[in-house]
Amino acid sequence: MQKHIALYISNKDDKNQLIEHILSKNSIINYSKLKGAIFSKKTLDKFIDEEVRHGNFNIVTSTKNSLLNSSEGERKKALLKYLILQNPEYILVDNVFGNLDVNAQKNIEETLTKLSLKIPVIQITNRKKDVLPFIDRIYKLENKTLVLCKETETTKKEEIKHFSQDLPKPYNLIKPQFDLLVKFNNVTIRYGDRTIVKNINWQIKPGEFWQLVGPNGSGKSTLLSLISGDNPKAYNQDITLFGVKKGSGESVWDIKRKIGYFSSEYLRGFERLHSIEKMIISGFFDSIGLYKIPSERQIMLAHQWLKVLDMFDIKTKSFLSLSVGHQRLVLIARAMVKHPPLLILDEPTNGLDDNDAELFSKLVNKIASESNTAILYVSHRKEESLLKPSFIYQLLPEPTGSIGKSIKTS
Ligand SMILES: Nc1ncnc2c1ncn2[C@@H]1O[C@H](COP(=O)(O)OP(=O)(O)OP(=O)(O)O)[C@@H](O)[C@H]1O
Repeated sequence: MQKHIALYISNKDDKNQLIEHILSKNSIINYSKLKGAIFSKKTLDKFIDEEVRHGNFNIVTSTKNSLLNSSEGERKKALLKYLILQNPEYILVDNVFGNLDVNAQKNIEETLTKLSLKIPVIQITNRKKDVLPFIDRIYKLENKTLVLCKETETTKKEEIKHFSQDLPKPYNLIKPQFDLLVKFNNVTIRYGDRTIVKNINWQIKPGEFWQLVGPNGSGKSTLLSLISGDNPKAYNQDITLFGVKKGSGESVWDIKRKIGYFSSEYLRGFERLHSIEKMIISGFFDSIGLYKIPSERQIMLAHQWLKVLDMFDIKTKSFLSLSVGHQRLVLIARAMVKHPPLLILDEPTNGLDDNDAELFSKLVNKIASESNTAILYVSHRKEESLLKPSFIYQLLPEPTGSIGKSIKTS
């Protein structure tokens, strides 16, 4: 009987190095002679790159779409199917459930359970509730070596700090000229002959806390792109953002300035070695680096945010030296320094370990309760106990396009 193992890692561990190590000759697993498959974000990115650079469309999704034009969930499902068809002798799966809706999570769990009867499965995860049911042993990294975890160890929790300082006051208290931040009136979006969302009516008011939910491919990212100004399809629709009707000659930059945007994919843009302090200050200038001289008041506000995050004493440290979880806290502060009317968080806890997801959620809840910034977040994760939105906008897929429904939670 083969052994299936899980590697429970934290955001402080170097995942790429870990994968290299476990697939090497010296690893406890020693599969170096077997033909393996790796189900990971990196593999998916390689296939997307192949499509873009060389026109190789090896993987087709359930909607017969290219990977590039597919939703995250559709991509992951298609990749797993493709890898299994290659008849691997073992499979390594990383962050299996990230970006997947509840049904897709169930399907993938069933597929992997079936597969585990034939070949060994190695799982890498940083969420304890994601450990697959057939896993025989759980290992963790200690001083760069894998050690067996006792049953209770994965449930050990770090003390989560509280953000005790008050949030800084807004930089420029611009009196809003609008009662609604977002107004969708019968919005319908089509790609080719497919209708993605149909007759969407949705309004977001200042200070509200929203979660956008819906199964994979239901159109969540599409709706976000209509708000954040990136989707040209917004121009044929009845959409009003911050009191200005789309297509009435408004400037995209003017809209972007009113939105703080955070996505778990966003970290890719920040490869240069900036200090934590500079990263936060750069939020005033909508630039990734810091190329302008900040005013004293801007520096003071950035310092107040550093104190809220409890990072003031390490402000000169490189941003990249922080753990992924702490980098995300800094990026939220960066998105918030200007106190934008709207903060958008796209899959914000994807890839975070248990402790960091809790820490991150505490900061977001604090922003929701202490500022007049409205928050809109998209997440498949059941972080209900962690994040506390007051409204949910639910997309319900129908053969003729997803319809939407607003739900008040409290
Ligand atoms: N540029 C495009 N061309 C064709 N189809 C597209 C394009 N962009 C998105 N789609 C399709 O629109 C549908 C909705 O995609 P979207 O990314 O908005 O879904 P989502 O709800 O965010 O999904 P997920 O939870 O999986 O990320 C998907 O079926 C996707 O394949």
